[in-house]
Amino acid sequence: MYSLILVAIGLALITHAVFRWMEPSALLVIANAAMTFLAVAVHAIAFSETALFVALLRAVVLNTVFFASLVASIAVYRLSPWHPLARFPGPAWAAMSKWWMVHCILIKGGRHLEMQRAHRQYGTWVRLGPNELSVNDPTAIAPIYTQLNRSNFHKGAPAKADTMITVIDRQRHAERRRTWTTALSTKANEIYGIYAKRRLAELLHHIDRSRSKDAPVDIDRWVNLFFVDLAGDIGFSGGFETMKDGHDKDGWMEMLGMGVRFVTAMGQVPWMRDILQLLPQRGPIETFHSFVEAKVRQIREEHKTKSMRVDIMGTLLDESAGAARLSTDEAVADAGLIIVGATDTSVQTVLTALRFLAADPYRLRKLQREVDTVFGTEHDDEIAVNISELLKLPYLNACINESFRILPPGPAGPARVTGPEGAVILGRWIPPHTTIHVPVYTMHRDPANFGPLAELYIPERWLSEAEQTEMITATDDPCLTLSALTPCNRQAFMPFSAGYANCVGRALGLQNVKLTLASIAHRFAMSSERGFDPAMYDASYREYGLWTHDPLRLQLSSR
Ligand code: HEM
Repeated sequence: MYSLILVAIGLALITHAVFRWMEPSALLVIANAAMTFLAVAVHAIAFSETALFVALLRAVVLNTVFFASLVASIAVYRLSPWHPLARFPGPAWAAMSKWWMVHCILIKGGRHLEMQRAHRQYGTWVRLGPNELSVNDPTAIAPIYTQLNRSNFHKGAPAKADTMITVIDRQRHAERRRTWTTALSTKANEIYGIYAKRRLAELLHHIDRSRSKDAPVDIDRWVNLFFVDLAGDIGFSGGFETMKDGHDKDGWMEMLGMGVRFVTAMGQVPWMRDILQLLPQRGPIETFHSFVEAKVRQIREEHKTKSMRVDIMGTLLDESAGAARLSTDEAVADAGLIIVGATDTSVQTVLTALRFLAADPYRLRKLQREVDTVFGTEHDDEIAVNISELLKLPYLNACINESFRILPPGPAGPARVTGPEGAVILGRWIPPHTTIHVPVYTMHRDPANFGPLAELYIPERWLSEAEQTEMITATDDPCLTLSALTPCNRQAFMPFSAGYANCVGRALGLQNVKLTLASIAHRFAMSSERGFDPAMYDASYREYGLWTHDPLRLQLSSR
């Protein structure tokens, strides 16, 4: 038995040597364990003449020894000075295993704060995983996001095919990106603007009906439902009517929320996906899958009869106009991306602005005065606004920028990976196959980039000195000085990622969030709900790739 234990330890060390440069494939490790188990059991039965029970017990012991030795060997190596990333500082747990990050995400919901703490403690470069680095320096954005390929982070999602955001091959990415660019062109966005105005009139109508003199409005729920319906219009020319139903009766929003949470956690340990993929997928995932599959079939039929649809999926499938050929599975995967891309990122940005503006009469009035100049003085549900005029409003732009800055969607920063030759970033050698990213939340709140008041929501930091002086005089806060609002380092502002795989929906995203915030601010007078505790509300924020928080409720009245 002792010699067999030594063999198990030896096998564990060999297995570690084989998997050293990669996250192991879970299925391979399981297959390996199963075969060892079987071999030991067969050997014990055939040659040692022991009872079956004893033979199986031995196999269990030897497998346990094998796995314990494997884990110990991996942990010791990752913490050792021989590891290629040993010279980068960081929390020991992070260097030892990616499960530390999974724990920060799933259990604490506070990865953004852990990362911020780690950078404050260890400096610009932090080792955040066995093979992962975070660089809190805006000058690292260009080299990381132009030179390096996307990492397999997004592959945490159980899917039958790649979505646009998981394609790693640069040529295939470029092909698919070309069609997405057409689907989100300026011309297409003008049409999506018409869809948005129609849905906004509906949103304002529902909010108006749901408000009463005393009870606050659950603005969180309405903004969420609005963006789901709009994503259906823009993505597939309709299909969702959650505002009309008053709730998301199919549970898609919940599914997508859970999905993003799951992907963010599994993206840390992508090999786990192999195992989870084997589990049956039921409920809303299947409903969504069937819904999208039916839409894809319908659009393909329509293309045969040459009737053109103006929506993203219609363009992605329009091969006669040069679209890259998509399999049905790829189209279904992209459909999920349309919903994720066009909903939560925008919802959170609008809610962040509403949370701060409703608690700040001076800034709310300033925004309302500005939007009135393009909406006119009729404060009804109709949205008769010239969108290109609206997009130029400087204070609206400053409020939205500040929302993106203070609570950026994708706060950890999109992950990229060095190739087999490694890379040089900011003069430092980064070994091959190292995941690397810029910590967006940390960078956006770094006083080096946004001054000593970087943790506060101050839209004026994006405006001229004259505007800042006016605000400082009006608010009469001794902490607010011109120098406290500098610097405002635009190079360190990265809500839409950067480089070849940055957000292709940036213009549409900006159009949607500006239009939504402006329409609500134009239509309603608002304040925080009675008893609102800003510190408690802000502390309720959890980060799972996207944000979750306590519901935001506002006191609203007609203007
Ligand atoms: C406020 C709104 C939005 C924000 C903050 C946002 C943010 C982002 C970020 C950070 C990425 C980059 C991920 C990476 O580098 O790996 C991204 C990619 C992407 N976004 Fe957005 N997004 C927004 C709106 C939209 C909209 C409206 C759409 C359209 C449906 C969209 C579609 C996409 C797509 C297709 C990609 C992948 C691009 C590629 O791989 O080339 N996004 N987005």
